[in-house]
Amino acid sequence: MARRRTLGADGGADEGPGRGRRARVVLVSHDTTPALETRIFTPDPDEDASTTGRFATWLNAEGIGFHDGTFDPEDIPRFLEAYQADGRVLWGVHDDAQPAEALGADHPVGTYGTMVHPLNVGSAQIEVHQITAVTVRASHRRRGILRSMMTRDLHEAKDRGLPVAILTASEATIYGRFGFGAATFTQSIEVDVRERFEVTAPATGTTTLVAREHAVRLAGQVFAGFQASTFGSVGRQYAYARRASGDWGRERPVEDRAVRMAVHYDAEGTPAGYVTYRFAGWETSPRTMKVLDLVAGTPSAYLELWRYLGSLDLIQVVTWDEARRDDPLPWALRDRRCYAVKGTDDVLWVRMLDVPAALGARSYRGSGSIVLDVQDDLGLAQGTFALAVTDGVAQVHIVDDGTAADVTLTVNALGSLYLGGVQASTLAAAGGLTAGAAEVERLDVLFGLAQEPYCITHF
Ligand SMILES: CC(=O)SCCNC(=O)CCNC(=O)[C@H](O)C(C)(C)COP(=O)(O)OP(=O)(O)OC[C@H]1O[C@@H](n2cnc3c(N)ncnc32)[C@H](O)[C@@H]1OP(=O)(O)O
Repeated sequence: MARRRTLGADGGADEGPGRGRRARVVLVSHDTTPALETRIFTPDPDEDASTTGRFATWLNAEGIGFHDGTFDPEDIPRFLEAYQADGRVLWGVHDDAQPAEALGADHPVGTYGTMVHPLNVGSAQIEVHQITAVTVRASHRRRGILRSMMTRDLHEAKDRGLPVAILTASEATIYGRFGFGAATFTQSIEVDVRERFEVTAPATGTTTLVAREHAVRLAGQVFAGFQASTFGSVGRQYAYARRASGDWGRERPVEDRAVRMAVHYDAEGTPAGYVTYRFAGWETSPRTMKVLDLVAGTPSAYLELWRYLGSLDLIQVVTWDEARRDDPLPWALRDRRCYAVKGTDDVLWVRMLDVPAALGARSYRGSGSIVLDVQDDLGLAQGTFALAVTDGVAQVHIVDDGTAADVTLTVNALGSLYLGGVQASTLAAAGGLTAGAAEVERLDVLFGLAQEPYCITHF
């Protein structure tokens, strides 16, 4: 769940294609206080989609945490279909000892959800454990309900062989204590598209509006190319392409007719990027077009989509919340002062579960060896690990012979370092990593990327 309700960010009933456990799972435990019961389920193929079923009550309980209204009964089957496709595992903490007038014990007082999608770590895409939909009702907060669910879940995810857990955070203060580190970032931009806006690169291919009936398929197809080529990107959920294309609206899974989609076809006629956008309204000044989703599989597709946005008449500024921090756009403009950064956001938070598996899957730059001593209060990633990289390919083994480490770092620092979104030297300056200058420089080289990691999937 992200703090802002971007595409696919959830809270309520967002998003898509999952591959988590599909078996019927009903676990019951009494692990917080005697009055509380944790129930875990994966929606069945024939799950009850009525308002009194466990799925609807879970969904509405999650909505309470994010200040949503109760979901429309007609929408529940569509959300259920999306959650089934995602293979989501849904946790609810139930309190049977509430006053008679309180929302019934069927409505959990705490929610938690997980699913599995691929994370691009360079030469490979690894399946990672995603955590979402974390809520605890105001009446039950700060009694350890979140801590109980998360510590149990992280241990079980590690036991299932998932090397890394990821989430997007509503508040930056919550997840550090559970070993997560901020790992990828985006920036909000505002681009002045009046007369002085001009993309200087030579024009190529064609960019045009597409009909709604093709939009969901094209969004999925273009994103698949982006996912395969973008370090740090996470596979998207079922509902994402629907929301991106306007097939589903922001609040309800019904068509949003205000959303338009333009696709860029490259010189060979292949769809290489798309942008979806919505007009902010005539009363907004300056007149603003808001980009909802922009996915470009190639650098030229990216610039062509901006050339298209700059050609929209009657529009003065285009806004977008998901630009790269190392965005090439200002470097491609005749007047770079058309481009203004309005803010920076963290997107992915990464938590190591299995250090050898996670580090061993990632691509690196060059060659070199280093021994890491990882400090982890939850014990999941605690230990000393030798990383040996040859031409970008790593071998990692646990050190148990007393060999001294070159670097001591917190599990949070390793999570932040993992995708290369921050340099080791920056973490050393901030106190999360301790090493000699030569070792810090070696980490900077090995973990460095030509481009920043980039994730535009919220969950
Ligand atoms: C991945 C996602 O889904 S992000 C979305 C997170 N959810 C929200 O923002 C919805 C609104 N907030 C909530 O529902 C709740 O306040 C939650 C889920 C954030 C916390 O649930 P709780 O059951 O109250 O947390 P719990 O009692 O287990 O606290 C665990 C620790 O986190 C701390 N903590 C909990 N929430 C916060 C917070 N918002 N800010 C800072 N610290 C927090 C507690 O102080 C406690 O610290 P400690 O163990 O070091 O003493």
